[in-house]
Amino acid sequence: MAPHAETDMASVNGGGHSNGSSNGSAAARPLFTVSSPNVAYTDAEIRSKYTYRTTLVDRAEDGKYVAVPKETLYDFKVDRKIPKLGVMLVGLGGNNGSTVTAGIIANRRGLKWDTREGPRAANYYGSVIMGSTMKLGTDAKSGKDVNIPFHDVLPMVHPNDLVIGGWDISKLDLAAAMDRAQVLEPTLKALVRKEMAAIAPLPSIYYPDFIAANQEDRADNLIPGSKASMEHVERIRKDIRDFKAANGLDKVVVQWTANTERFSDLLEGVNDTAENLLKAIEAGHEEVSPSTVFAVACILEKTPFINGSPQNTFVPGAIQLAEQHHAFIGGDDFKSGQTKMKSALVDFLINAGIKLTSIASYNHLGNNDGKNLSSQKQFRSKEISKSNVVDDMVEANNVLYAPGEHPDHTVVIKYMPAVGDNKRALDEYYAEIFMGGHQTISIFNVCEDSLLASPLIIDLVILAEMMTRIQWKASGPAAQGDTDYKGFHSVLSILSYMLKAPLTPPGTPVINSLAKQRAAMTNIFRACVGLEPESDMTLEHKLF
Ligand SMILES: NC(=O)c1ccc[n+]([C@@H]2O[C@H](COP(=O)([O-])OP(=O)(O)OC[C@H]3O[C@@H](n4cnc5c(N)ncnc54)[C@H](O)[C@@H]3O)[C@@H](O)[C@H]2O)c1
Ligand SMILES: O=P([O-])([O-])O[C@@H]1[C@@H](O)[C@H](O)[C@@H](O)[C@H](O)[C@@H]1O
Repeated sequence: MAPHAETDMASVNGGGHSNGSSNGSAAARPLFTVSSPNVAYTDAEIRSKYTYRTTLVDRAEDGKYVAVPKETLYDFKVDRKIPKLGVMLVGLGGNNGSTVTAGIIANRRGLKWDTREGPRAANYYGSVIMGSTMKLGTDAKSGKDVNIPFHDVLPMVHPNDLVIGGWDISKLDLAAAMDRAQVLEPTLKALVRKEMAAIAPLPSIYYPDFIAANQEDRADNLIPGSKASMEHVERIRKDIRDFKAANGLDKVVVQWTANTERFSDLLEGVNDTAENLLKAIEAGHEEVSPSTVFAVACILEKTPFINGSPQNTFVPGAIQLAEQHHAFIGGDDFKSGQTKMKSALVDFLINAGIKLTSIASYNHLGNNDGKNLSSQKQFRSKEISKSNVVDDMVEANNVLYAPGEHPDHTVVIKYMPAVGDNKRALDEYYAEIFMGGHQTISIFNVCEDSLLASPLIIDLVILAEMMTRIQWKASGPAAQGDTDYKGFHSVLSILSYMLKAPLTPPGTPVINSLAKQRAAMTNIFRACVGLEPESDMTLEHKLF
C-alpha cells in the first residue's frame, strides 16, 4: 500500500519538516524537539523525566480544607518506530465501517469529487488527531502562541497508511455496503468503488438474542454456532493472525462498530472473573455476547480492542482478563454528535454558574443503527450511555446542586427511515438564572452520523496503537527500587474524548467533561516529551 503523501510542514511552521511515512519505517524527523536536560532522544526512543504536580486535600478538624501540593517523579519512554498498522472492524460492512474505509482510501489517493456545492477534496475533518492542533508554547521572540498539529506531538501512525479489514454478519462487499449505507456522494463512490469492491468482510459470529430481530435478514455471512464457544474465540484469534501475516503488519487494532447489543446480565460465576468468563465461554453460556467474545479473543491475542457501541462488552471478567494479560481495551460508544455537543454545552453552562435543570434529547435517525435501536433492549443500551454523560459535571458543582440533585434528563430515539444517516438531534436545555429567571436553549442539530463517527474510529485506532508504544516507571523516592518500565493500565481511559461512556480502570472516576478529556489526552502526550501541561495562565502577558 503506497505510503501517505508527504506533508511539507514548511507551509505550516516554516521549519521545512515533513511527517514521516508510517508504513513501518523508522521514526521520521519530528516537527519539534524539546531542548531540556529531562528529555533524551535516540533513533529508537524518546525518554523523559517528568514531575507530576497535583494537590492533595485534607480536611482539618474545623472542617476547613488543607491543600497540600504534591510532586511525583515519572520516567516516560516512547518507542519512536512507527509500525505498519492494520485495523480490523467488527461491523466492517456497516454505515460506519464502509464510510471510514472509503474515507481513508480517498485521503490516501488525495481524491477530489464534484458535488452540488462544487468540488470537494478528501480530508480528516472531525478527527482530533488529524484535524486539530495543540499549543506547543510561545514564540521566544514575539510571545505569540505556537500551535502544532495534534498528530505531531508524538510519532503517530498516519491514517492514510492503515490497512483495513474486519468482519460482518452481512456478506456484502464494501462497494455494495457503501451503496446500502447511502452516506457518500455518487461521484466519490465512483472513484473508490473498485478498491471497495475488493474488500469483503470475514464471516462473523451471530447470537440473535443480542441484537434486534430486525437484523436477521442481513445475517448471511456467519461462523457456525449461535452461542459463545472457545472455537469462536480461537477462530477470531486466527483471523487476526492471518490478517496480520497476509498484509505484513507489525500490529493490529480491533474496533467494534457492529450493532448495539443488549446489555449482558452480570452473573456471579459467569462473567464476574476472568476465570469464570473463560469457563462460561467454554460451556457456551448464553449470556456471553458476541462483543465480549471478540474482546476476549483480542485480549488473548494481545490486540487492542475498542468498543464503539454502548453495550457492556467489558463485563468484570473481561476487564480482569485484560489486566492479567496486560492487553489494552477501551470504550464505550463513539461520542459523535448530539452527546459531544451535550458534554461541551453542559460543561459550559454549569461552569458558568448557570443551573441547568432539564435536558431533553430527541433523535430521529433512519439508518440501520436506528433500525436496530428501534428494539427496546438495544435502545436501553444507548439510553444509558447517552444519559450518564452529565453526571461528573453536575456532581462537581456543589454550589448549584445539593448532593444527589441533578437536572431532569430524557433521551428519546425514533427510527425515521426517510432521514437515513442524516440524524436529527433535537435538544432543549432549560436552566435557572439570576433572580428567578430562566434560559432555554433549543438546538436542531443535523448530524450525518457516519461522517461524524468515522473520524473517531480513526482517532481511536491511532491513539490505541500509540499507547502500546508508551511506557512509564516511577522515579525518585516513589520508585522504591522499581526499575522496570511498564505500560499504562489496560483500560485506556485516555480515549474518553471519543466516547460517550468512558471505560475507566476499576475504582477510578469517570470524567465526561469534554474539555477535561481533551486536556488529559494533550497533557499526557506533552509529558511524554517532558513538557509541562498546557497552561492558559499566560503570566508572561500579565506580569510586566
Ligand atoms: N454516529 C454514529 O454512527 C455512531 C455514534 C455512536 C455509536 N455508534 C454505534 O456504532 C455502531 C455502528 O453504527 P453504524 O451506523 O455503522 O451501524 P450499521 O447498522 O450500519 O452497522 C453495523 C454493522 O454491524 C454488523 N454486525 C452486527 N452484528 C455483528 C457481529 N456480531 N459481527 C460482525 N458484524 C456484525 C451489521 O451487519 C452491520 O453491517 C452501532 O452500534 C452504533 O450505535 C454509531
Ligand atoms: O453520539 P451521539 O450523536 O449523541 O449518539 C448517536 C445517537 O444520537 C444516535 O441515535 C445513534 O444512532 C448513534 O449510534 C449515536 O449513538
